[in-house]
Amino acid sequence: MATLTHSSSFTHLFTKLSLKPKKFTSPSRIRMSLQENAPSLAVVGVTGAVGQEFLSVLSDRDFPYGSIKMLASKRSAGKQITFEDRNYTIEELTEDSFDGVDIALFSAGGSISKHFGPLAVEKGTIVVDNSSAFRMEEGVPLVIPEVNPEAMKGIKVGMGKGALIANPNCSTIICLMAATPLHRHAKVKRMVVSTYQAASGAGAAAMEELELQTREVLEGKPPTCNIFKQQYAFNLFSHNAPILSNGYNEEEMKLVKETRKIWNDMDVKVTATCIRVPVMRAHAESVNLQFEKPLLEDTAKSILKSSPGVVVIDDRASNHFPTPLEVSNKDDVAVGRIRHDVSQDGYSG
Ligand SMILES: NC(=O)C1=CN([C@@H]2O[C@H](COP(=O)(O)OP(=O)(O)OC[C@H]3O[C@@H](n4cnc5c(N)ncnc54)[C@H](OP(=O)(O)O)[C@@H]3O)[C@@H](O)[C@H]2O)C=CC1
Ligand SMILES: N[C@@H](CC(=O)OP(=O)(O)O)C(=O)O
Repeated sequence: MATLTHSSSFTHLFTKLSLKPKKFTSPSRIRMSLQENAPSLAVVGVTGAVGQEFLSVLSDRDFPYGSIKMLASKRSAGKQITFEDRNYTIEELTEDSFDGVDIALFSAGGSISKHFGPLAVEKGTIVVDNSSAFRMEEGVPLVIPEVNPEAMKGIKVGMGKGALIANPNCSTIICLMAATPLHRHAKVKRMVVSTYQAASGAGAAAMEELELQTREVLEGKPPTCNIFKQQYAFNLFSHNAPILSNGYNEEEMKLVKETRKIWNDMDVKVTATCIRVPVMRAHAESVNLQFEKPLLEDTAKSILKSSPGVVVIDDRASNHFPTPLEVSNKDDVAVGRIRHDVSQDGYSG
C-alpha cells in the first residue's frame, strides 16, 4: 500500500533518531538542557553512529539532564567530545559506570547490552536499549512511543527502581509507524514488507566504507571490502544479517516477531525481504497491507496525515514521493505511493 522512508534507525524512550555521518562532532547549540535536579544520563556507545544521534536528539529536544556520562570502549577512553558547548572526556564503559545514573541510553551492540544492561538496572538505572538483546524477552517492554507507549507505563525516573526498555529494530519501527494507525482502523491480516536499507544501519564504519568504495570504483581501483564481504558501492545485496534455517535472515525475522509483540497479536501474518542498498542514510520500505475490513484510499491518506511522527509525501501529478535524501536528518517517517492493491478484492489491501 505504501512506500516509507525514514532517516535510518530507531525510536527510543523519547524520540526517533536519524543518522548523520559525523564522528566526534556533537552539535554545538545555543540551547542548553543542562539543569539542576534533572536526571543524570549516560550514553553507551557515544562515539558510534547511533551514539552521536542520541546526543543530537537530546539537544534537539531539549531533553533535561543534570549530568551526562560519555561512555565507549577502551579505544576511545580519554578522547574529548563537545556537547552543548561543554567538553567531556569519554570514559571506558565498566561495571561501575552506572553509579548514580538515572537513564542510560545503550547503543554499543547486543553483547555489551547483555552484559552491562542488567548491571545498570541493578543500580537503579532505567536502560533504554537500542540493540536486539532484550527485545523478545518477556517482561521487557518493546516500545515505539507513537505506537505503544502504554507498554512502558509504570517505569518512571526518580522512583529509585531500574528497568529495561527495548527499542525495536529500525525496519520494524519505520513500518509500524505507518502501518499501526491503519491497523487500528481496519485490522491488518497480512503484511508484506520489502526493505531498502542504508549504510547507516550498519554503523559508522559501513558508511565510511560506502564512501571509500564509491571513490575507489570511480577511480578504477578494486573496492575495499572490510565491513561487507562484497562490493557495496554501485551494487545491492540481501541484508548482511545471518541467514536462518527457514531461509529468512535475522533482520527479516525481527520484523515478523517484533511486529507481533508490539501489536500484541500473535496471529498477524508478516513476511519480509530485507535488502542493503548503496544509500548513505535513511532506510526505505515497500509495505503491502491486507486488511480485515475495507479501507478506502482517501481514508488511509487522511489517517496517515493525522498520525504522530508521520508525514505524507504523495504527489502523483509530479511523481514526487519520499526519498532517503529528503528525509535524512529528519525524525518523521515519510509515506508515499499510497494506493489500493489491484490484486486484492474490494478495498481490503
Ligand atoms: N534499533 C535500531 O534501529 C538500530 C540499532 N542499532 C544498534 O546499535 C548498535 C551500535 O550501532 P552503531 O552506532 O551504528 O555502531 P558503530 O559501529 O557506529 O558504534 C559502535 C559503538 O559501540 C562502542 N563500543 C564498541 N565496543 C565497545 C565496548 N567493548 N565497550 C563500550 N563501548 C563499545 C563503540 O565505541 P568505540 O568508538 O570506542 O569503539 C561505538 O561507540 C548496533 O550494534 C545495533 O545493536 C544500530 C542501528 C539501528
Ligand atoms: N537494522 C540495522 C541493523 C541493526 O542494527 O539492527 P538491530 O538494531 O536489530 O540490531 C541495519 O540496517 O542493518
